[in-house]
Amino acid sequence: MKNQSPVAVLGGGSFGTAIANLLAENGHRVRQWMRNETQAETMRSQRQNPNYLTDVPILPGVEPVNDLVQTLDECELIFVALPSSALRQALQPHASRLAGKLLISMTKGIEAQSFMLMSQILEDIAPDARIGVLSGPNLAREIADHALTATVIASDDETLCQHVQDVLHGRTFRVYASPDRFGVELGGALKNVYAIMAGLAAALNMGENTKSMLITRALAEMTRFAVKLGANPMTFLGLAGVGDLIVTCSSPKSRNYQVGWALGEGLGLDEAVDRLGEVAEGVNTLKVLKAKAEELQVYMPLVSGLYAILFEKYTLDQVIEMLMLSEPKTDVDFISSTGF
Ligand SMILES: NC(=O)C1=CN([C@@H]2O[C@H](COP(=O)(O)OP(=O)(O)OC[C@H]3O[C@@H](n4cnc5c(N)ncnc54)[C@H](OP(=O)(O)O)[C@@H]3O)[C@@H](O)[C@H]2O)C=CC1
Ligand SMILES: O=C(CO)COP(=O)(O)O
Repeated sequence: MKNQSPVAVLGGGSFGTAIANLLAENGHRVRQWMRNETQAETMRSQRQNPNYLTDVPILPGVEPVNDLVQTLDECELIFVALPSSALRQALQPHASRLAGKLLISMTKGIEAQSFMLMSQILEDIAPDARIGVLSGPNLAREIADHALTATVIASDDETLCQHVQDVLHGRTFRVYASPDRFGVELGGALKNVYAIMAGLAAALNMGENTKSMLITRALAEMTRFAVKLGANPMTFLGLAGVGDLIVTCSSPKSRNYQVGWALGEGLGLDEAVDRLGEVAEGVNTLKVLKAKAEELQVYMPLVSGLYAILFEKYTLDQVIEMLMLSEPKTDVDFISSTGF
């Protein structure tokens, strides 16, 4: 099924670029909106993004644009790939143009003061829009390289889910549907924090047992937190939970993992983020998650440990000792405590 109107992708970064190309490959006309006029002009003339995924040819079906008002007016289906720090500020001024549109958040972050997820912000800005979340183990670099990939479109609006499946499904990209928008979105945001830890452990050559322990206990911690917020723990066993956790905690292509790796090499947090030069949502998520876990009294030792290293001047050795010598616990407690 082809869209009559073009499809919008908001964001000129790596993920926006990968998804815009994917849509164009499936035969859709795409308006990829970015704030930087020179970047859009370069992309139109040279068919390459000068700043992100620079070696990926931009397909003819993608039109890089700067005019957000025109883009929102022209397109019914709008994918949002802006950093979490920018989403509200970019879209709030255009709230009246979003009524009735299909808004699909692909942003994996949490708003600092409100603890709102990005689709909740979209809902706040545009209560009359139809909202979904696309999330899963989806490294932009690999999508652009046509690695076989799966993702989840989550919404209680079944027609929206089917529509997104129609436009994105292809030979290398498979889209599963879920009614659990909150759980899917929370999984995508939380895993970034643990990817920083995994990168740090990898840089220090801590070994495969450690990596496996970290990923599995991260899943326990994320799920415990999610259950406290009323989410369905089963969602965390799917692509947007354990799937995304595995890919970001295992791959040097993940920017959050790269921040952790740089910390392991001895860089400070600011230097690590500066060296990356792209969005690593896990740094902000760590701050808001630590505060929320304390408020809700959820036991999140990995989050507390990373926070202690990054913001409270604890050494890694001190944190490892606290984690390893803390009182013994029960495995899979996060599932058994919910009665499954
Ligand atoms: N990359 C990936 O593999 C994946 C990313 N995501 C999520 O997608 C979101 C975007 O990430 P990604 O594309 O990778 O990030 P990048 O760092 O690659 O790009 C960020 C983009 O956002 C733009 N931007 C920053 N601030 C603003 C603003 N105030 N208004 C408009 N545009 C702005 C940047 O523009 P400029 O260049 O002008 O600064 C740039 O085009 C993140 O939440 C991320 O977690 C989700 C799945 C996979
Ligand atoms: O969310 C991602 C993969 O699913 C991308 O992770 P990074 O932002 O760490 O690159």
